[in-house]
Amino acid sequence: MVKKIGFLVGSLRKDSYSQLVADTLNQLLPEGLEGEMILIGDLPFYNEDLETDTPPAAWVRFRQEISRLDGVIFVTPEYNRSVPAVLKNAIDVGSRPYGFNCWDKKPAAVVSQSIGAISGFGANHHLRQSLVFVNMPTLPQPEVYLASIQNLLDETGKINPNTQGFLSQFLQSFATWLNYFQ
Ligand SMILES: Cc1cc2nc3c(=O)[nH]c(=O)nc-3n(C[C@H](O)[C@H](O)[C@H](O)COP(=O)(O)O)c2cc1C
Repeated sequence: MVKKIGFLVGSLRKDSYSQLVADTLNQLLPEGLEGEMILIGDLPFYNEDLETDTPPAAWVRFRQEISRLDGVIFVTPEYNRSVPAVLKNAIDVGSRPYGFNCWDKKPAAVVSQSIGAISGFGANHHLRQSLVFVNMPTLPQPEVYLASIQNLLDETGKINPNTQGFLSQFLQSFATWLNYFQ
């Protein structure tokens, strides 16, 4: 059976490198995995007061989309050494109401990128901290830190073949990781 993989991207920017990486990963998915971009930019900020019989429609849509997934790949930049607020908000929305955590037991992986040398390490690991709490078993190795992402593109603006090769190996490991849990 084909497994559904959701991509969550921690940047809303039109020309986002994170989105480029997520699109590339989606194209490189091995046989048996099918990708879907899960949009998070329209989710109202998490507020328990909105957790009524009629929560915001975007929350309902998002929670249904997450619930249908077999695995999740997060692709994120780093904002001030941590996770961009839009992505943290999506994790919070998916984790509630209490007792209805839709992330529960879904295998995950984290990819971070930066135009700088530290490659989003801080965001990558702050994100992993939240994923522990929402009970997502997260691929330990290979870690994916894409430093100086602007230098990892070819002349047409695509991720270069070397990096694509590395991303393919990462996806093979993720596919194996999924099999441990399902
Ligand atoms: C508010 C803000 C904070 C940032 N903080 C960091 C940071 O702490 N570390 C880092 O390496 N880059 C930082 N950056 C740079 C971005 O992470 C970098 O440009 C990234 O590639 C943007 O990702 P995107 O193209 O997916 O939007 C920051 C950018 C913004 C807008």
